[in-house]
Amino acid sequence: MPLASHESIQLTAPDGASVSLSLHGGQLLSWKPAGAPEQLYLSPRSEYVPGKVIRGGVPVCFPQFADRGPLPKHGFARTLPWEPVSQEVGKDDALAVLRLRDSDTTRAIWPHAFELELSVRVSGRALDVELACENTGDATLQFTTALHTYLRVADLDDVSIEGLAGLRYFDSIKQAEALQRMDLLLTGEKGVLDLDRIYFGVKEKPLLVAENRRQLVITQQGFDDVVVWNPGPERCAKLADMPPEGWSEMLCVEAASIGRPIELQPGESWVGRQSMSLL
Ligand SMILES: O=P(O)(O)OC[C@H]1O[C@@H](O)[C@H](O)[C@@H](O)[C@@H]1O
Repeated sequence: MPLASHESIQLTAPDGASVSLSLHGGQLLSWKPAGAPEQLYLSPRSEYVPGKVIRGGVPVCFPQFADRGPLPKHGFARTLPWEPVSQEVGKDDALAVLRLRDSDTTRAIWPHAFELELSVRVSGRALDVELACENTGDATLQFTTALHTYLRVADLDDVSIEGLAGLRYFDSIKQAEALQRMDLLLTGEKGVLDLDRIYFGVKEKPLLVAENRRQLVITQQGFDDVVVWNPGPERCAKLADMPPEGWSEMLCVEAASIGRPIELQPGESWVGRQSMSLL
């Protein structure tokens, strides 16, 4: 079921670049750079139901990444309603800000006061997604987090990621650490792919995601790690909100802080940003 207009925000910059954001989950659902097609994958089987996850776009994982802790998988931010804070179209760009504060629901499972802000800025062939967290309580808080970006690809077989070579990663499928020796090529026998890796200490190193002539540069600030995830056909078949072939049309490249949780003292803030630019 598509979102009603009061539950989503559509923003178009003067140059035609546009985004669509859902208040459910504070989730970016669409990014069309100026003169270019959709860059994000959004599953046609996504459900837009309170308490459920929307499969695609840029879910916000907070305050826990995946099931690495006692909270619901990927935390609660992606299944709660966010408030719109502002929307503006400037001379060269368009910007929207959404907010999520602690509530009875969040405090019942995570006893902390916080304010999260998601700011999305679109202009030309560039997109900035910024997540800020302020500790508004009187005790120290700690969290892990990710901007779980689902990139749309035409055929995963043609995709490569440059910039990860030489980094240590945790393979969440094999539950083992390994070293990425070369650029990551997603070319391979269809049907054998099942990729779920946390690359540690990527920091601000740019990544290049290439698919034939399409080249997307991804950079991040504030986030230490990068997660690369694709469910492959077998896991995809078990995901009720994905079509069976959906795995071959998406690749998640997530800006994350997992290895070293972020700790905030009362009154302190943290900001993380993922920026994408279509060359
Ligand atoms: O199905 P979910 O809860 O949206 O999670 C999707 C995937 O998200 C990735 O970030 C994790 O590394 C995977 O382990 C996980 O399966």
